[in-house]
Amino acid sequence: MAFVTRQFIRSLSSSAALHAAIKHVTIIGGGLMGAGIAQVAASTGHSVVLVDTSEDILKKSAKGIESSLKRVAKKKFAEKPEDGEAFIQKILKNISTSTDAASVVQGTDLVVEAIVENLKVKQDLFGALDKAAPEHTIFASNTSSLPIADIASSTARLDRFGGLHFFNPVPMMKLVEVIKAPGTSQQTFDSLLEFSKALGKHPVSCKDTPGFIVNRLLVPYMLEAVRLHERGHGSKEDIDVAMKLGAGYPMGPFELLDYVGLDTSKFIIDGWHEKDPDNPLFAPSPLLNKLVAEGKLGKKTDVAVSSFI
Ligand SMILES: C[C@H](O)CC(=O)SCCNC(=O)CCNC(=O)[C@H](O)C(C)(C)COP(=O)(O)OP(=O)(O)OC[C@H]1O[C@@H](n2cnc3c(N)ncnc32)[C@H](O)[C@@H]1OP(=O)(O)O
Ligand SMILES: NC(=O)c1ccc[n+]([C@@H]2O[C@H](COP(=O)([O-])OP(=O)(O)OC[C@H]3O[C@@H](n4cnc5c(N)ncnc54)[C@H](O)[C@@H]3O)[C@@H](O)[C@H]2O)c1
Repeated sequence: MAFVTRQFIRSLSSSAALHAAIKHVTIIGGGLMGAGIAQVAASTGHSVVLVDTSEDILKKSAKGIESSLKRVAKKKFAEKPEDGEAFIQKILKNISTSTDAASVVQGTDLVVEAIVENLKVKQDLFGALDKAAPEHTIFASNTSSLPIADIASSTARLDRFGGLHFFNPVPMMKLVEVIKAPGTSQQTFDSLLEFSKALGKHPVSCKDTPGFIVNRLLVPYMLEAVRLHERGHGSKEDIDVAMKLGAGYPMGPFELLDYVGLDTSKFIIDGWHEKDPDNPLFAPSPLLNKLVAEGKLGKKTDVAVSSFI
């Protein structure tokens, strides 16, 4: 009994130590998702470095974080707006930026990657970071659709590699899918669960299967809405209204496609179609392809040229 208690206490203190270990986080990619993850990590007291390919992009990310924080502060300090600015500045102090991922990962506990949804680009990034990061550093990808095991295969730290799939907009969406690939150790998986909770999120455990839970259901639904419209069976506006008022969704499928980004949605469906060409749920959409080819990516490019809304 004493042995069991000692073991129990040891396991509690070791998981507390693991949780305490994730203090410094490097987020690679300062786009829609990376900026949101950086904001939430900084808001929960983590020290964050946000990395992207240029200073201009990082400036845009910082502006996006600040305006999102203003929205949070407006609500949080509705009674005392003068405290809102101090709240924002305190959080912004936890974030620094860099264009040199290899140098900043040298002092980090966790790398969260949120770059373009492309296997080769993600593998190249992690392959390079694996050489620069310390032994204890955990790597996680925010991929929407790629197998974590395939991304991790470019590194020699399969046991310290997992998935952390956040949802857009990150400051508002409570869910994080924590993905355990075949090589992910239990210790790494537990650390990622703990980290998600430390961000104030609700984690769910996922296997390394296409789209995990949410996207496996959501992406075919959004694409089916586009196909329904392509068949002439409903206007975009009516389909959006129908799903909002008839199914209680906060956004209709076209609005949501714009919100997620048409390029990201296309990457997801094309990748699945390539692997499973006979599955009608993964069939590419001519309309989506055309809009992406025209550079109309939805909200991230410009709401005024927003493709679906
Ligand atoms: C594809 C990927 O792999 C996976 C994915 O991410 S799939 C996409 C998942 N996301 C969704 O399904 C999102 C669905 N939409 C929603 O839940 C809601 O529409 C929403 C939370 C985005 C916005 O809420 P809603 O009430 O509809 O609209 P809105 O009036 O704009 O926002 C209400 C308040 O929420 C807060 N808010 C919304 N977005 C915010 C943000 N980015 N940052 C901070 N606060 C925000 C603000 O307080 C805002 O009030 P404000 O306008 O006065 O600042
Ligand atoms: N958009 C969504 O709703 C959503 C939700 C969950 C997960 N995801 C996933 O998150 C990832 C990012 O998606 P996003 O919507 O934020 O994309 P985004 O296009 O808004 O941002 C990607 C950012 O990564 C940067 N980048 C590209 N290559 C880089 C590199 N080698 N090093 C550093 N930075 C680099 C780009 O400059 C860009 O700023 C994708 O894997 C996507 O599938 C997206």
